[in-house]
Amino acid sequence: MTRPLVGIDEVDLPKWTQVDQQVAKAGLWHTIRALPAGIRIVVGLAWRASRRLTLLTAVLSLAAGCVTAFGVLATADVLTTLLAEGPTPDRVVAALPAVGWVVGSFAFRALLDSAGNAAQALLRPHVEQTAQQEVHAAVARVELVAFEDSDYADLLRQCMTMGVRSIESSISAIANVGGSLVYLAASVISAGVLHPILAPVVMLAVVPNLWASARAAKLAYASYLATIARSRRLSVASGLLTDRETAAEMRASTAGSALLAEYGRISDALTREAVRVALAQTRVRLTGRMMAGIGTGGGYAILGLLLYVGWLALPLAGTAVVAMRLATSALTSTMMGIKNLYEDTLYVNLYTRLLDMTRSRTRPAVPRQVAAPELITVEAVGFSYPGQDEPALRDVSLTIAKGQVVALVGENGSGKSTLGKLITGLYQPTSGRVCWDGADLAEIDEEAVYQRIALVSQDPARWPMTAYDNIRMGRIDREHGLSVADAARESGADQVIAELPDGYQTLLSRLFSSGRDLSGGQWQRISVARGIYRDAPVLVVDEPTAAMDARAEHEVFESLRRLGAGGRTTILITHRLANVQHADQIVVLDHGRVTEHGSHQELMALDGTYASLFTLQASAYAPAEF
Ligand SMILES: Nc1ncnc2c1ncn2[C@@H]1O[C@H](COP(=O)(O)OP(=O)(O)OP(=O)(O)O)[C@@H](O)[C@H]1O
Repeated sequence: MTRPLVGIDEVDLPKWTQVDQQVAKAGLWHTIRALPAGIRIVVGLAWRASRRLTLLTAVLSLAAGCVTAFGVLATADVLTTLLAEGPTPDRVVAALPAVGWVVGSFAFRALLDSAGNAAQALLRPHVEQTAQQEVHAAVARVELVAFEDSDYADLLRQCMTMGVRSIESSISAIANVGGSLVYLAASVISAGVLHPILAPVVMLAVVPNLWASARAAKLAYASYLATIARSRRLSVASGLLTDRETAAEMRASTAGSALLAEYGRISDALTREAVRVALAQTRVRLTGRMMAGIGTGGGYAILGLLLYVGWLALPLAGTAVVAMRLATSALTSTMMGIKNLYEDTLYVNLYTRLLDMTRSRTRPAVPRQVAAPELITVEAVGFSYPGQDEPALRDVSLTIAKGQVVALVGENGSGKSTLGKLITGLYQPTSGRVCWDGADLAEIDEEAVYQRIALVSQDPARWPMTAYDNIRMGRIDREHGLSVADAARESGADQVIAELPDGYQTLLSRLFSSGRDLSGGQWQRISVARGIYRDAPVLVVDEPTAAMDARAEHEVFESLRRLGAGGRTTILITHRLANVQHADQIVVLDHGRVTEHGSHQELMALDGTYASLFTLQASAYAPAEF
């Protein structure tokens, strides 16, 4: 087997699918028992979305069911009257009122159906909107580290597509099942009235179809679960072939045909799986149909037997046949409704699972607030990313006083960015604690901590908004104080903005026709301006100048120094060691551990990693000897 080019062929399925795999294997009875829970979720959502429309949909579908049921009973009445003994004209006349009821019920049913469909059509978008809003509201509060967990990220993706879509479509399924059950009750009763044994006999023709439909749905769901990893690879490969970010490199590296071949391999495998499932479903449905055919034959045989032994009068046999057919059709539509509902609830569960997982990963609100810290202490902190055996940080201890500039340096992957996120409460340590003025951040309201931090990250958010709003996003609710223009001037972003066609009002996104993009260094300047605009007492700047030209870098560090002088605590993460010489503390990290710690002079005197890296960088600027 060839090694995959994009992603990996994951053997382990995401953890969240494990419950579903059991569901996919469960029997028919388990399937039916699981339905009320799914219905409760969807009806609850519909109720929250619009009580009026939910009630209207329920009333209309039940009314449609009742009217159909009435039509069924009236039909049986017509037949009974027509097949009774006596002169034919008399029977026809006697049956006329019932015929009128039958016709009337059909017309009324059509009206109710249309009204019910309209109510559902109005309700569905509201339900979809409510489900999406609830998911977005929950996910917006989930702890940051959850996004580093591929299981969680995957469940989120699946929920936003399959989950929400199924919630919407299950509205119709529930309404249909509700109406069909009333119709079914009337049909079975009308058959049962003729002879009690006819009611269960009707089931013979339908249960095999229900079994087959549920089994086919489960086959599809099991296949969906089994191919999640591969489908993800397919969409990633498709993104690589079609995304703007990779377009230039793909052409320049002439890797397009290799990626295309990889896309073909993955989609071939998925197509093979889809064909396999389709064939298996066809086999199952065929078995169901055959058994249902045998069941129908059996039903008629029983009817014949009833006639033969004289338990059913011959004139009633015709009515019985029609009643059985009606009951069979009612059962079939109920079963189809249940099957659709079952199919939908399998995916609706993604929504509840995501909300449960999100809640379990959301810190409960705590009343304890915090002010701008005078002292930050990092006490024997360890941290591991979800699913990673190797810790990113081990036993890190630090003390940072207000207004200090602390530089975190070290090689790639040594843990600098991770430590920056722990100091600011964005991540919670796996062991040890981070305290602000003695208070453990884990016990402080996270919103209160976030209010006091600013993060200028190495890969800043590129908000698809105007340049003005890109800076204003630093503290969008600010009404007084530092202006956007001040922050832009302070960071040098004003020079970038001056060159934009509409200045501050230029839309910075190529996703919209009038928008335009910036270079990496220009985005970083906007990001620094945003950090300055935020005006927070604790500032983390993570490689803020990596993509900047020398002049821009110099200006940014100058402005950061001015900011630091204003009593701001600054955590500076950079590989440009020339910029950390004046830091109050320099912390050297290596494989997640602090290996050196002190001022520039102390570390140079130590003659360790820092001194050798500093000398190496300085020597690059020394005049070369030829
Ligand atoms: N989302 C993640 N999931 C798993 N491991 C991660 C994740 N992010 C970082 N790591 C790992 O954690 C360790 C520390 O990463 P971190 O980003 O903190 O390093 P860094 O010193 O900031 O690196 P750089 O200088 O390249 O920015 C690395 O071994 C990295 O591979």
